[in-house]
Amino acid sequence: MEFFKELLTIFCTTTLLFGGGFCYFTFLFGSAEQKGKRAVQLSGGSLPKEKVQEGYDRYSSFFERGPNGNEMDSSDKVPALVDTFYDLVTDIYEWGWGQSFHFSPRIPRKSNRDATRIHEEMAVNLLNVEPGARILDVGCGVGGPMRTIAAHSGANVVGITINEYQVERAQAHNKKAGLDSMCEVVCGNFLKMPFDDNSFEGAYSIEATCHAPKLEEVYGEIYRVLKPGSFYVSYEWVTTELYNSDDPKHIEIIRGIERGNALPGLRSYKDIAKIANKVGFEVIKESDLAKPPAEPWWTRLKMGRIAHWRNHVVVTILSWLRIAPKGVIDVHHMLLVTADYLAKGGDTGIFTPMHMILCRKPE
Ligand SMILES: C=C(CC[C@@H](C)[C@H]1CC[C@H]2C3=CC[C@H]4[C@H](C)[C@@H](O)CC[C@]4(C)[C@H]3CC[C@]12C)C(C)C
Ligand SMILES: C[S@@+](CC[C@H](N)C(=O)[O-])C[C@H]1O[C@@H](n2cnc3c(N)ncnc32)[C@H](O)[C@@H]1O
Repeated sequence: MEFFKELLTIFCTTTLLFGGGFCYFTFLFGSAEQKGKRAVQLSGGSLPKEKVQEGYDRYSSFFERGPNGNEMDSSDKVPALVDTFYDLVTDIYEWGWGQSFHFSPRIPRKSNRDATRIHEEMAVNLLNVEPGARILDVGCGVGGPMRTIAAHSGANVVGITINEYQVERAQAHNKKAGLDSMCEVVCGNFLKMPFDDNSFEGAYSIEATCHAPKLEEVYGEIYRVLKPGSFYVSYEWVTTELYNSDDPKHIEIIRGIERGNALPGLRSYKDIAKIANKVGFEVIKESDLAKPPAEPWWTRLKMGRIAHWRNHVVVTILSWLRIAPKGVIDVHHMLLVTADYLAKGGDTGIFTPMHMILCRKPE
């Protein structure tokens, strides 16, 4: 009898310890810097729970077919695929990164959150807009940059994203931040924007136009909706002057980045200003914000490696318990792999996510 009592005590204590540890891991530890999402809330965006695996399989098969092993070449299919991608990753991004879906140079003695904010404020400072101006956020995600920019500049920001789920998330965050009167979010394709000609006093895009199969299409649309004399700034994902298209290692890194980030093909830094000019913009300034003295943007990814693997354990357990949708394990694994390729892109210097271009629509 005594033996059974002891066995029961050991069993109960172990269960409590493991159960408590798991809850701590999942509910407290495993949350985003800005606590937008918790692990137990991970969803497939607008996809029904049972369609997440199918969505992932469809997404990944796009990168396995076609002449370059990449069906993303057929550009008419890209916006729909990008939409599926953001259904799959939006919650994981919010949970493990925050509400701003971009990189920023690390700033010594400043938190990631401050470094992110400073990078966003720099964009609107370049636009030179007055409080109350109407400006456009091209590819706004869940609106992290939009809220910073509205609060910092006093401008009214209209954001556009192709993903319905992001619209829902962005609107909820805007309301919670008390910025919904200054921030509007529209669901639409930035290659065909539902806005009038000459209707904005400024525009910016942060790590979003890389999803456009033809950059001239999105730049052309931005040019159309801007008022003459106003500015557009973009942080572009590009290959740098160090990229050698004959080096198989470079090719592998760039393909890895494209596959894990829904990109139809990374452009060279050389193409950006040419395309801006082609659609009618004057190019005022162009520089890679990742260049020294800026500190590496990829340190945050590298330093997060242990947390990312911990997240993988959490996601796997939640999916086994059927709390997280089936398919989330594959999506999370894809992100683990892409994080490594991005860090390699940073280490080798062949890739930058912050090639900045400042343009003006002539008077
Ligand atoms: C501009 C784009 C997105 C840039 C970044 C915001 C994201 C690129 C890779 C993402 C991540 C990789 C690893 C994830 C990790 C495994 C997970 O546990 C927590 C989230 C990650 C850190 C995730 C966060 C966002 C990124 C850094 C592209 C799409 C054009
Ligand atoms: C990496 S996220 C960046 C989001 C935001 N700029 C930020 O920094 O948080 C890219 C964004 O571009 C949007 N996007 C991609 N292709 C698009 C398209 N064709 N039309 C509209 N939005 C698009 C995505 O939906 C997503 O919101």
